[in-house]
This record gives sequence, C-alpha cells and structure tokens, in this order.
Amino acid sequence: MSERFHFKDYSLAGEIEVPGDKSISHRALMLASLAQGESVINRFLLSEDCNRTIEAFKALGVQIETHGDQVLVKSEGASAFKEPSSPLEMGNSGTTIRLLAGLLAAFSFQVTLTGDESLSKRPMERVITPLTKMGAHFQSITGDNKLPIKINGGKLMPITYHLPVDSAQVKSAIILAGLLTEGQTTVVENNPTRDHTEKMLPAFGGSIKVEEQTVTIKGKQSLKPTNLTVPGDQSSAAFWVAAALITPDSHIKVKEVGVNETRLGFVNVLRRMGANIKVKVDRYIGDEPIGTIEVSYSTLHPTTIKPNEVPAMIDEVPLLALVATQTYGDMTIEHIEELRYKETDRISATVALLKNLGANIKASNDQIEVYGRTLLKGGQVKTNGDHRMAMMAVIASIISEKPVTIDDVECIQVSYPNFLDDLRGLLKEFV
Ligand SMILES: O=C(O)C1=C[C@@H](OP(=O)(O)O)[C@@H](O)[C@H](O)C1
Ligand SMILES: C=C(OP(=O)(O)O)C(=O)O
Repeated sequence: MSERFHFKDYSLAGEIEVPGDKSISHRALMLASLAQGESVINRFLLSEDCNRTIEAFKALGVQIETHGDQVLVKSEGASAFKEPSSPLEMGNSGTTIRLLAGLLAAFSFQVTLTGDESLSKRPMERVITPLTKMGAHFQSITGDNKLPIKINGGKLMPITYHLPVDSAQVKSAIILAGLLTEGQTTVVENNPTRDHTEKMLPAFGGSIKVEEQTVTIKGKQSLKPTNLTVPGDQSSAAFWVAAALITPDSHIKVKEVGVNETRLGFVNVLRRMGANIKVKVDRYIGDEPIGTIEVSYSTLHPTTIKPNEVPAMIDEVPLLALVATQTYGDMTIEHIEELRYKETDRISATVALLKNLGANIKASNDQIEVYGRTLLKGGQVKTNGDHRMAMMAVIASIISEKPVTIDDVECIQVSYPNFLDDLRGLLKEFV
C-alpha cells in the first residue's frame, strides 16, 4: 500500500540508538549455531532478513529462543545438524543465502534453498564457483545458477581463492566452508570488504589469520559458545547521517553504533565533501569498535570516489546520490557496478526514484552522475520492494517541496522495522 510523506518544515535534532547490525546479527547466529553449548546474543536485529537466518538454523536442529532483542542459541554443535525436512526459504536475504551456502557445502546431506522474487534474480554463481572447487555439488533448478538451488555437500578440500568481485558475502561463505574443512583455506580480496566474520571468530574461541587482504583459516576448529552484544548498524545510522547533513538546522548524535573502518566509507566520503561529522570510538565489543557519530547540517562539495572505497559504503550509495543532489557542484559516483546485483538494480532504481522527485541525475554502466543544488519537488516513487530505496525516499521527503508518495514502505521490515518511529523521534518542527 502506498504512503505519503511530507516533512518540509522539519529539521532533525536529538540522540538516537539504531538497532543491531544486520551483517553482525546473521554472523553471530551462525557461529553460535556451530558452537556446542549455549550462546547469548544481545541487541540482535529482529528484522525479516535476520528472521530468515533464525528459521534456517531452527530447521537444521538448533534451538533458538528470542526474548525481546536477546537471542538464546542452544546447539549440540555442527556435527548434530540434521537434514532439513523441507526447502529453506531465504526470503529477501542475500547474506543468509550466500553465507549459509558456504556452511551447508560441508554437510553430507541435501538441502534446497529458495528465495523471494528479488533474491531469485540475484547472482549465486559467485558462491557456487568457489564452493564447487572445494567439492560441493550445486544444482540450480532453472539452470542459470539462480535460486532455487539444491546443495549436496560433504567432505570438502581446502582452496586458495582470489575473489573476482569485492564481496564480503562470498569471502564469508568461503571462510565458513573452510572452518568445516580439514586443512588451510585462503581467500584473497582486491579491496577490503566488511570483516565482521573475521573479527567475530575469536569471540567464539576460533582463530583466523588476516594479513593485508589475505584471510587464512584452519579447518576443523571447534567453536565455544559465548555471550556477545551486536553494535548498532552503521548502514541504518547512515539514513540519519544523510538526513541531518542535508536538512537545514539539523544536529544529531547516533550512539552505540558500529564504527568498524570497513563500514565507514560513506562517512569518510562525506567528510571529504565538507560534512561536519565527528566519529568517536567509545569502546570495543570483542574486536568491533562501537562509538558515537555526531552530524550537523553542512555545506557540501563534490568529490571523486575511488574503487577501493566502494565496498565500505556499498549499501549507502543510493543515499550518497540523494546527498549529491544538494552539493555545490556536480558529482559522479563511479565504480558502483555491484549495485546492479542488490535487492533491485540500485543504479537504475536510484536514478528513476530521484528523477521522479525532480533531481537532474543519470546512470551509465557503473556510475551515477548527479547535478547538485537541486530543489526536490516531490512526487510519486517506486521502491521495487527494496528496503534501502524506500528509506532513502522517506529521507528525500524531508527536503522535498511537496509530498513524496512511496508505493511500498512495508519492505523496510527487511532491515529496520522501527525506521518510521525513529524518524518521528528525531524530527523537530520549525517554530
Ligand atoms: O556480508 C554482508 O553482510 C553484506 C555484504 C554486502 O554484500 P556483498 O558481499 O554482496 O557486497 C552488503 O551489500 C550486504 O548488505 C551485507
Ligand atoms: C544488499 C543488502 O542485503 P542482502 O545482500 O543481505 O540482501 C542490503 O541490506 O542492502
């Protein structure tokens, strides 16, 4: 159902804590399920995507209870995983399918993985190729390496794999397969991608070697249960960072948020554009830094994006395009081809959405060109069922002259169920 948003006479003020990190929540649940015993995960992100991971591990025989955002995981360890009695439904979650494919590749049973319409269009050969090299068998029912996929796993052999695309999901899939495989598995990446799997393994008593962009894991380690807390999601915080930056008179603080350098690409690029953003590390949870981000409305200038900066801001690029409509000058966001393989083709969707609101913006193969200092007029937009497009459109409505009507905001449940309530908490009417 479509919804209309109009916040023209508002600015943003105050402090906020965003919900737990999606990437870290998925990984915490997976590692806790591999560890024999009882783990507690605090501030777990209860969203549609993370629920897919919970349901998948329940189907593998792990006992999982949720008490608010605290999740209790009781597992007999990996050796007790049982063959699921029906296909595992991955919904909209790319992280669940790709990481789970790595893990399931090492089990000698057959599992079928299915997904929603969007996930069924996304490329899976990026995990199928390395996992097949390790010895697992994949069968895509439609024959195009897309979902639904049948996995026949078993005893794997270790490999050394150079990632052909910058993807933390592929890297993590191989790390998880390597963890369950005798010998030493190595993954080499061209540009640094989020390193939450590597940072979390020691918390479960595992060891992993990271040197520059090479990750090496010794297989057959047994993990120990633990009690951990998930930091706030930097990618959710990014909506408030963008909103405060482009809305006059705004000043906000996001607290208890993950400030891992492999996720700070958006903030770093914005600072180069002249944004008034302060990042303070307050403490560490295991190896993950947690901190406070303080942002004020700023005058922004265009910058150039380097290829090695893209993975650290991959999910924030649609927001960067929105911010670029307000800069003093024109900006090209380059090297972003990977956006075409997300929940929707985010290059085309971002351009179509912002154009409908009055932006002067165009796309070519792997880039978006945005003309700055544009007054957004408002209008009707489509999200293509993509949570990040929906939230970006809501933020755009704060600076739009007329209302913004969004065809589907239900999809926000995928990553940030409280988004609209949190927005209302930060909005202050001009007096
Ligand atoms: O590993 C992860 O948790 C994620 C990695 C990124 O995907 P890719 O690995 O496909 O770039 C990102 O877009 C996604 O939201 C979460
Ligand atoms: C791309 C995303 O997630 P996933 O790949 O897990 O579907 C996202 O959350 O923006």
